Amino acid sequence: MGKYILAVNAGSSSVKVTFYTFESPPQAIADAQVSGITAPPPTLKYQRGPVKIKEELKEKINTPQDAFKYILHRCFNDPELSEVASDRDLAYICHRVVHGGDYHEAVEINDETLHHLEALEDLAPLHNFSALEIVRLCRNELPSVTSVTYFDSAFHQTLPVHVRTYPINQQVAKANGLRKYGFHGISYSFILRSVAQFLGKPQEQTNMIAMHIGSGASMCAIKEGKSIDTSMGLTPLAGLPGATRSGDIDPSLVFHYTSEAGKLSPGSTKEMHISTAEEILNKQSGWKALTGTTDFSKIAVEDFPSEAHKLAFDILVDRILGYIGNYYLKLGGQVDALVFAGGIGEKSALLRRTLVEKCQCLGVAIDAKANDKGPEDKETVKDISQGAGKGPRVLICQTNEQFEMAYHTVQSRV
Ligand SMILES: Nc1ncnc2c1ncn2[C@@H]1O[C@H](COP(=O)(O)OP(=O)(O)O)[C@@H](O)[C@H]1O
Ligand SMILES: CC(=O)OP(=O)(O)O
Ligand SMILES: [Mg+2]
Repeated sequence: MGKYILAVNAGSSSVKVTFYTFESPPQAIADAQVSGITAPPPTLKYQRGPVKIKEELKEKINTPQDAFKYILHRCFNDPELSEVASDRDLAYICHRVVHGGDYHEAVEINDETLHHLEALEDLAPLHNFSALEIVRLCRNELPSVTSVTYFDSAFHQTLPVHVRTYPINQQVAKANGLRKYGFHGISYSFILRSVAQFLGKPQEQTNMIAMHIGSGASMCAIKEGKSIDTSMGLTPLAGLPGATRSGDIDPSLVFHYTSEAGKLSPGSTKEMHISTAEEILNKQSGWKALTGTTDFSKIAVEDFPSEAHKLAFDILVDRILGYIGNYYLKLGGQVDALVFAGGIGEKSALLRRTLVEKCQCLGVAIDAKANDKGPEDKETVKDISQGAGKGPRVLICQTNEQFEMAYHTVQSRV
């Protein structure tokens, strides 16, 4: 068995891969990301030790599987990364799978578990398909390496029944698995451990409102180390708007959108049966629909380039604020911290400042300089609160889903 762990985070538009040593805690030896799969040209970001490479790729990369194959080939053949030259150097491959249905924890892939996960694809075709394609590819091309899948939904198995139940016919709900699952749980698990450690509290005594704001955005109310509510639902479409997702809308909107909306999407394939409405609300909405860009750094700027950019920003702020109020009450005001994470939460000082100003009545305030500066590269948690107010601390947490999977892989096997 090899000595290294490969952690894979496959999204619809990017694939992030990190190689780790098998030790506690795991150390990253190389990190590669291909993005722009749906908006060519694809770009590669590759980091190995102090070396950082960014380049546009000429290869045809149309799917996350193509991107994964490209990264694997490139890393295995990099003479400067001789530690991992073939499958013989790998002990485990960890895969982030967004929808894990009723799974409470990670599973090792074998014929039976893969079959279970394939059955779930119907519930989340847009989100699980790419990850499972990569799992299948690893089984075929790297058969000696054990694959382990980690689920975004597992962290939220603690949701109280009245939170996870939709008020619809319960027989239909049970038969079809229609309930709130919640996502970004691998990230929330990383955030909980890191913030509890930072605050010097046991996880079971830590309460927070955590925000994972990236291309996909969600929030989570964590009480005594457990998820008690989260903004995504049956699928990652619910809750906050994202780069291409609408977030919450009145479900009736679908029936009024166009007469085509309910039909099978032209983009649906034999494996992926998705309706036009799902495609529109997941892939053609959010700030892309409002502004034309999926890059929030072009939206969250002091002088908004247009009214549409300002509107996209204001909508996100409004929806986040709504959940902060909601979760503050659900946590009975016992909140240790408001935690900003995800690409946008970690990088947009403007979003943090705007939100915290609107939360003054909760006793929160930020230090403008610390907020503008943001965290250093290796600073997992940064406190940007001002003074020792009575309210919750305001923290930035540089979350890392690949690390979280590698960490648990080592913990559960030593
Ligand atoms: N300085 C910044 N200000 C605002 N948004 C930023 C900044 N830097 C990056 N982002 C945004 O972060 C988002 C990506 O976040 P990330 O969590 O990596 O997303 P995902 O994992 O869902 O692909 C992009 O929309 C990107 O534009
Ligand atoms: C669950 C989800 O929305 O994932 P991502 O943010 O990676 O798109
Ligand atoms: Mg993400």
